Amino acid sequence: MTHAQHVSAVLALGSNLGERSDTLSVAVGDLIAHPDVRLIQVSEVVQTRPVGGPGDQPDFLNMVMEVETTLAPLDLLAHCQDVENRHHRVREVRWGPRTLDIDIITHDQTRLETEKLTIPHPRAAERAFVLQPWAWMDPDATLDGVPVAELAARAADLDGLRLYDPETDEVGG
Ligand SMILES: Nc1ncnc2c1ncn2[C@@H]1O[C@H](COP(=O)(O)OP(=O)(O)OP(=O)(O)O)[C@@H](O)[C@H]1O
Ligand SMILES: Nc1nc2c(c(=O)[nH]1)N=C(CO)CN2
Repeated sequence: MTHAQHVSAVLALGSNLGERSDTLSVAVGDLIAHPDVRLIQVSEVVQTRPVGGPGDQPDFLNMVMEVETTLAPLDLLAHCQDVENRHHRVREVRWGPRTLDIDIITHDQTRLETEKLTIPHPRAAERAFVLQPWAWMDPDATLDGVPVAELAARAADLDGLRLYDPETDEVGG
């Protein structure tokens, strides 16, 4: 029997409904409670204006995390959706806003394009709400060979992004 390979994966989390900060904290715990998922690092939390969707939905809190995992991409997706569902159940969401959204941004060098899963995430390269916390967490990170910090600087939604302080529930400067 061969041993499953440990690989690094980057996950992006977002919440714009309910106790956003607590939701993100609990979700990080839920994600790494899986025996085949280990935490490497978490980013700062940022507050961001909604990109797309209904114009009047609340601001998001976003963050990214790096994990080490032996899970194959589809198994990691199933785990992320499991964690999402636990949090979605808490509230009735009529439209748009999300208690919790978890995206797989990268999974090692995996390139995948299926109906259920595309890796790297097809919209990550243009989303400051993913790229900026990622670049702060891992200044050497690249996405498709381009420095993540450079992609973040170019992203249209960078303007609406602020560092978030969970202690005060306030947005820093
Ligand atoms: N890299 C990925 N990470 C997470 N889900 C993905 C990924 N690629 C494809 N998907 C699929 O996307 C679906 C999630 O769709 P959903 O409507 O939640 O998109 P969204 O999160 O609102 O928008 P976006 O995909 O732009 O972030 C999942 O059911 C999953 O099958
Ligand atoms: N600021 C922000 N905007 C979004 C986000 C998000 O997490 N943050 N997620 C979306 C769908 O995944 C769509 N728009």
